Amino acid sequence: MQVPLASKVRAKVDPHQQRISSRISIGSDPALEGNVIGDEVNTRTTDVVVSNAKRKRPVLRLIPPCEDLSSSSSIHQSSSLSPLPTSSLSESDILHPIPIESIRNKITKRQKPASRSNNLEKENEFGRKKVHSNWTCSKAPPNILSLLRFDHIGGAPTQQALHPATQPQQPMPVIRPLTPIIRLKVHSGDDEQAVGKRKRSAPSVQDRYEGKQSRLPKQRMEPQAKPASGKKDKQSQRPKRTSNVENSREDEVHIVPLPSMPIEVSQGMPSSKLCKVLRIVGGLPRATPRRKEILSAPIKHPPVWAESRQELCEALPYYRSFQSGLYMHRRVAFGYLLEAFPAPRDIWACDGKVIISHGGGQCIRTMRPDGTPGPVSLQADQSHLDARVDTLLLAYERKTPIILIAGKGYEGLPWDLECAYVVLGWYWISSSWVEAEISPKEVSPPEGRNYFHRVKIRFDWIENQGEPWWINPLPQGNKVLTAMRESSPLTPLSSEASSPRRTPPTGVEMWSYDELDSRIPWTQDGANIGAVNEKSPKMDIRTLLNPSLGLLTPPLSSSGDGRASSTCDELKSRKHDRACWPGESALTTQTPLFTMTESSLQNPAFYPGEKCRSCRQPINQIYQEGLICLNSACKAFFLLHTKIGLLPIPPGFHLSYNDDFLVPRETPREVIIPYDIVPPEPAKRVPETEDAYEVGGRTLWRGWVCRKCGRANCRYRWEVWECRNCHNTLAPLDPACLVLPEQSRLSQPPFLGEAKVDPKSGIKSNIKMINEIGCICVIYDLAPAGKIYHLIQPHSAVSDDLLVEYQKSANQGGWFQRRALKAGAVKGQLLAQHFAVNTGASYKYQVDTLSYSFERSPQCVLMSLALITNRVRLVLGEEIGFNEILSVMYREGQKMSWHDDGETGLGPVVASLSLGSSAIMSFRPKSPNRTEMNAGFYTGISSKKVNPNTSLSITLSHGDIMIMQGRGIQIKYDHKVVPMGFRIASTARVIGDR
Ligand SMILES: O=C(O)CCC(=O)C(=O)O
Ligand SMILES: [Fe+2]
Repeated sequence: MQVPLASKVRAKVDPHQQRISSRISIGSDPALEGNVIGDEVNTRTTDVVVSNAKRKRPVLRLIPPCEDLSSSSSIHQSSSLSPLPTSSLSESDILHPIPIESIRNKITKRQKPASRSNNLEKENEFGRKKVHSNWTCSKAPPNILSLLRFDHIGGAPTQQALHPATQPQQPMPVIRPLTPIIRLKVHSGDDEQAVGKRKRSAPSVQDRYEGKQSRLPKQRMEPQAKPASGKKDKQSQRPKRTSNVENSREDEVHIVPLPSMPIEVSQGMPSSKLCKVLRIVGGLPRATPRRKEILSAPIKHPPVWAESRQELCEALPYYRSFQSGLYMHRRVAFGYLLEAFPAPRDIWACDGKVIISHGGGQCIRTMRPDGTPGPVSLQADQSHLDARVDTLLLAYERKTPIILIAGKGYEGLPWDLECAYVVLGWYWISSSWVEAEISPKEVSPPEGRNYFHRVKIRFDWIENQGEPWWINPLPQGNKVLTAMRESSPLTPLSSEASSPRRTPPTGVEMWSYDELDSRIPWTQDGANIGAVNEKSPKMDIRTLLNPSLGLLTPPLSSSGDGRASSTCDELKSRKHDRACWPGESALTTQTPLFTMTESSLQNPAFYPGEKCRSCRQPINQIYQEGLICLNSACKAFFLLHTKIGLLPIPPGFHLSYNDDFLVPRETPREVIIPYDIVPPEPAKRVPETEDAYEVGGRTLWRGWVCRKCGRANCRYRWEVWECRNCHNTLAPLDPACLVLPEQSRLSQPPFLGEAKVDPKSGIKSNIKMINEIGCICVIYDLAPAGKIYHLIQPHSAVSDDLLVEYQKSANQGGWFQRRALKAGAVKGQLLAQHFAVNTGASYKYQVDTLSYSFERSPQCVLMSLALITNRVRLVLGEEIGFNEILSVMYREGQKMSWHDDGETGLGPVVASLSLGSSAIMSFRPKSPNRTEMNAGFYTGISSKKVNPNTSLSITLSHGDIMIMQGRGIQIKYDHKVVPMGFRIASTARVIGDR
């Protein structure tokens, strides 16, 4: 049916669809239910259906007015539908795929005048609307300074820090994967008309992935590349096809059935024969695996590099994620890490000016039997519903610049990385699309298929940074090299739109079938795809192509390996309980959808074009092999458009990127670099340190990028920033800068330590007066594990002295450092959060702390040892011969997470003195499977496997003493300490023979 241009539509809204009704008008026709995505919408009343891919039902239904509504029984059935004002939908919406953004804008504009999309749209100087980067230079630099502070490892910057303009806003709406489908039930003439109109329309959802913007002029909507054959002109002159296909009323998708073969790709059997068949029948070029670019090691230093993940996270405000490959906050992407786990077709191209990677999320990392991390595979479709994918797609839409970091083990990097991480620089996301990725055996894919949707992301170098630092300058006078570079595809295009149409990229060689027969031999291992090997047995191409001749058996190998005995019957008997990768069923069907004869090959039924044969959406040619529809809702999703039809792409089939596609793109003007990749030096810039030194504040444990060598460092020394590479130092602490006791002493000490006891824990408490010092001691009985004593000692001159003495020793330098944890959960060394020094017997539990003998230790340590020993004697009535003291200094925001003190040889009594700010100390029973010692953490990174119930928490204040009595406390319980500000703790133990 042809929809008159000038006509309007009426839309019906289902008022019961409350959930989406605020965003989009909803309509639902029971007659259409479940019959939308990827299926033919078999109703003559539906011309445009916007549907929710997840729910598989239409949500908005536009009805052409030329249709008599009264005659549409399906609509009448939906009597609850209420009309949507037609003014909200324009003519172009009726005739073209309706981009979800535009629908959302229409709806939200009416409801929320200051919506996000409104913010993004501004007039440019030509009066044309365009999308602006949501992150501009004027907004970012002052705020990025705020990001340099952090509360705890992995903590996120505040929203205000990110973007003041977004402060009062509502949460970002999640973009649902609504999929527009146009069902054209027309003959070819109408078809052309409709398609022509659609071309000028706003983009579809798929266009989001394909890099097309709704406000681009017409020419930009056209795909960049020519059809794979490169003979468009000739094709257009060809007579219209006369096959049965043309006579059918509707365009159908023809998936070419191939000779069935015993292919067990998933079990590691070679798929190369199948790949070869595909190449032959599809007239595809030989596989041209991209050779890894080899660059000599860069002469220039990377501007920022690191030896551990922690150094990255503490020194760089734009990468503070210990776990994920994307650092984001509230849907703003800051940094993206390229590491060891690539997805298919991830590449580094054009000297790293183009990097194609993948969306994170929905992945599981398998572990190898030896405990090392194995490959990462998808466990669900990637889509907007995943926060990380959505954030990347938003960055793509908004043209938010993003910093890329490469980690050792990232395969794309063309030189050997001598450190764990390097910051590459600023990139913008120029394209994104969806591909099919086979699901691992152990994971259930969505019903009816065995693949997941994987989002691919293409990053382009932001040009105004100059050349990437890793590209070595060309030797002077080296004309050959220069000439090579000039003709290389590195030459940036002036714009995507002006990209010249090119001849098929190198490597695309169209062979005649006779030639094919002679040129492509079969090899037994399939390793040499396309290579000419005279000794290999050959397969008659006609035999190969025509299943109707009963030639479905694989060629008999000269080595007689028995594969010839695999017959169709055998194949048929193989159970396929679900459809495989897109088009896989066509590989095994015995009823060809399209009969290949010699003449059909000579007069192909399908001419490659710029639009998908099935969904009619424009396709960018990303791969040399030809056009592939990347609309995940389309029947032809991830099928190769070839001259003879749509071919499935089996796993293991090598797709080579089209050279045209890999040409670096010109950076759009709205992409503005908001700050330098080398963060400002902390002490000089952070506002609170401008007038006076911070002492116990957060700034002084931030990381730092050394200006001399570019190393990102953790602040590991108490008194100064020091580069662990070149020993350059920054801003040593003024020794006279101290937190005084009156600053940390609370005017109103918490009553009885504000203890909280879980009534289910069975912990009993009582109070004892320590008459000698006039203090109260609260005793918690954690029978049978042991007891905890909290001696509340609000006014102690010794404690006041100790607070000052500790700081003097620390500021003097050399004592207090953040020490390395023994078992790092992340790449590289992992330091504990707190600064510590150990004295007396060595205490090597969890953190490898340097030990000084009591004779060599600072005076303050001996003073605290004496105080603790005295107080423990008063409380327990016995003299404990403590032989070890661990002194810990916490700056604001630091803490000690769940752990036990179970050092081998540890005596039954552990006692600590608290100085400075109060801290909450909590105890919780260990999980039943974690009663063994040595499994705790000192990092602040919380483990997921722990029992979350706290049995007891007490507030330790300046001067208080806490005693744990009984080995069972360490065996049965974990404890953690969260200070409220600058704090010092001195913990005494008895360490016996190990
Ligand atoms: O900071 C504290 O009070 C105690 C620290 C602690 O638990 C330890 O050193 O093992
Ligand atoms: Fe402890």
